[in-house]
Amino acid sequence: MWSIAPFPALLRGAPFPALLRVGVAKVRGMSLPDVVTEAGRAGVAALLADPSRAVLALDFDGTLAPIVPDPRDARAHPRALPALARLAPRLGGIAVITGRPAADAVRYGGFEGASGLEGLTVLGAYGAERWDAADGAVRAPEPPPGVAAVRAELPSLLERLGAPEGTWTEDKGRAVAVHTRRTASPEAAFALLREPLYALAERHGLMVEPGRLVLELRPPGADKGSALRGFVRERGAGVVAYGGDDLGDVAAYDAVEALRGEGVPGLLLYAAPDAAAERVPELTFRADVTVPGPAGLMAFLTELAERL
Ligand SMILES: O=P(O)(O)OC[C@H]1O[C@H](O[C@H]2O[C@H](CO)[C@@H](O)[C@H](O)[C@H]2O)[C@H](O)[C@@H](O)[C@@H]1O
Repeated sequence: MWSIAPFPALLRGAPFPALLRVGVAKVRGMSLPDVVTEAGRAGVAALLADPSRAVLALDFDGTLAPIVPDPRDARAHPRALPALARLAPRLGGIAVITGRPAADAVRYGGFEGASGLEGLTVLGAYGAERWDAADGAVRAPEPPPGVAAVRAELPSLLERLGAPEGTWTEDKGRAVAVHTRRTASPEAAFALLREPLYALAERHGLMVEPGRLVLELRPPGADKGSALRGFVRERGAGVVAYGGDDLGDVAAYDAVEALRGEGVPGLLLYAAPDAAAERVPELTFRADVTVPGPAGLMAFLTELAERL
C-alpha cells in the first residue's frame, strides 16, 4: 500500500527517524519509501514492467556521495556501487550527472574499473564533459576565456570583500566555485559573497550556479536537464528516473516533467539533506519520493534492485 506523504514532516524540519516512520510503507514484504504522486507511481510501474527501457540518472554530491566539509574528501556512499552494479544489467542505462568535472566524479566515485558498471556514463560540468566506462576516455572541451579572467580576479576580490577564514575556492577547470561550508557562519559568508560574485561572473560572460553553500562561476550553455534529455534520447529510453539534492538538479526535474508530458513515464527522487536550511523547496514539492540523503537513496535503490 502507498501511504502518507513524507514531505510535510520534512518541511517542518523533523528529524529523519521521524520522517522514516511516516514515509516508509511495506510493499509486498519489502520496505520502499512512499511514492507520493500518481505520476511517480506510473513511473515506478513502468520501470518495473520494462526495466530494459529505463534509464536511471543520479547527481553525485549529496545524492551518491554524502556531503563532507572538504569537497576533495567526497566519496561515493559505501552502498552506492553495489546498488548500481545490481541495477545496471537490468536497466537501459545509468548515468551520473554532476556539476563536478567528469574526471573528479569518476575518481571520487571510484567508478573506473568498477565491477558491473562497465556501461556507466558520467556527464560532468552539467553535461559539458563526458566519461564512459566503456573506453575510459574523458571528453572535455576547452573552457571559454572568461573562466581564466575570473580565476585571476577572484583572490583579490575575496580579500577586498573580507571573505571569512574557511572560504575556499575550488578550481574546476571549466569553472571556479567558492565554498563557504568551512567558515564559522556559512550562510552569512554565502550572503556576503553572493552579489559580488554574480557581478564578477556577469562581467566575464559566465553565470552563477548556486548550490549547497557554494557559488560556482561557470560558462552558460549546459545544464543537467539537457544532459538528461540527451542521455534518454541516446538510449532510446521509454522510462526515466532521476535523483538529486540541490538547485542544479532542478533542470533535470524539469526535463523529467517535460518527458512525462511527451508520454515518457518518470520518477523524481530527492535525497533530502539533513539540515533544513539546505533543503531545496523546488525539489521538496516536486519529488515523487523523498529519502534521507545518500544513505536513504541507496536503501531505495537496493530495494528497487531486489524487486527487479
Ligand atoms: O552536481 P553535484 O554532483 O551535486 O555537484 C555539486 C557541487 O558539489 C560539490 O560541493 C558540494 O559537496 C561538497 C562535498 O560534500 C560540500 O563540501 C559542498 O558544500 C557542496 O556544495 C562540489 O565541490 C562542487 O564543485 C559541485 O558543483
